[in-house]
Amino acid sequence: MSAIIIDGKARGLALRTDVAAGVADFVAAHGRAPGLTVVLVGQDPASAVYVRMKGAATREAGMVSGEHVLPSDTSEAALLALVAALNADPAVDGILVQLPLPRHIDTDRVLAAIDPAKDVDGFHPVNVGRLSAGLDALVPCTPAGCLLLITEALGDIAGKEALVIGRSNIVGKPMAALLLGQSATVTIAHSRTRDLAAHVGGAEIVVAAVGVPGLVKGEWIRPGACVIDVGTNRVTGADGKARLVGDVDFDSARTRAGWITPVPGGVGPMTIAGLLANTLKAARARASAA
Ligand SMILES: Nc1nc2c(c(=O)[nH]1)N[C@@H](CN(C=O)c1ccc(C(=O)N[C@@H](CCC(=O)O)C(=O)O)cc1)CN2
Repeated sequence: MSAIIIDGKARGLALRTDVAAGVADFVAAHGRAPGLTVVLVGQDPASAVYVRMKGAATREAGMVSGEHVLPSDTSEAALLALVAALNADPAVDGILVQLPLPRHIDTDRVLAAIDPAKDVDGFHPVNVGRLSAGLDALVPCTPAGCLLLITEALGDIAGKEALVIGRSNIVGKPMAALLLGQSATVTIAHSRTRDLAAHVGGAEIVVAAVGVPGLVKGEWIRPGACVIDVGTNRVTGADGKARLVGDVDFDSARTRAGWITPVPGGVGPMTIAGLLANTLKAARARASAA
């Protein structure tokens, strides 16, 4: 079997086009564009790239992009003061604090300080709780994008065996909640899971989000499974060149899977498209609450 390669770049672009159309309607109705402000603390090179990509995509969708780049020794109090100012700014519909934050800052405290109505990352405890209770919520962008790719590939996933590898707050836990919301039978595997290969072998849907290059081997995969690779690991190849690889051994996995996402060009572009969709959703909700 040779898997269908899911084109996240094309799907992400289509979603961004839909968002841009929604933004144009929003501007016509409310006389202003939705605004997304991104906060970056420090100089992590990958984070700086993601923040630049988010700003460009925001502007391209017709929204107002704000950016605060703070030095790595910024105090937690200063960051909390900035978040409070953004919470109070009526032109800001979405606030995103780029992760990871420097170690001296308590990430949970900062995320909990964001107004849940502007929490376009979906990381605030209110949105986390609403998602796990099956209520309408701002949902974390990466797992929301994964769910779109999965349901577009498979259709109805009720009753399907789904395995999420990784239990992070950004991907693993919300991914499991979203799959459960679609009535899949969900297992979460993590670093203490025994016999990961056996769990992968039983799964019709595999979402790998652990940050271990090539962890999931092709021979583990159930023939025909839908394999979603969230890993974005920078490794140096035998040629000395750096490249991006996923958590799934793509070359062996594609010979057994029914569908598979590549890295790059799979889940990554869905993250940014999902962020724009969440910003429009937040703007609409705030406008109708005003
Ligand atoms: N506040 C947040 N911080 C982080 C999040 C997040 O959702 N919210 N996720 C990740 C990083 N991330 C967005 O911030 C992100 C990762 C990857 C991509 C992407 O498009 N990747 C491309 C490759 C790009 C490259 O060459 O580096 C791909 O996979 O095709 C976008 C966003 C951690 N932090």
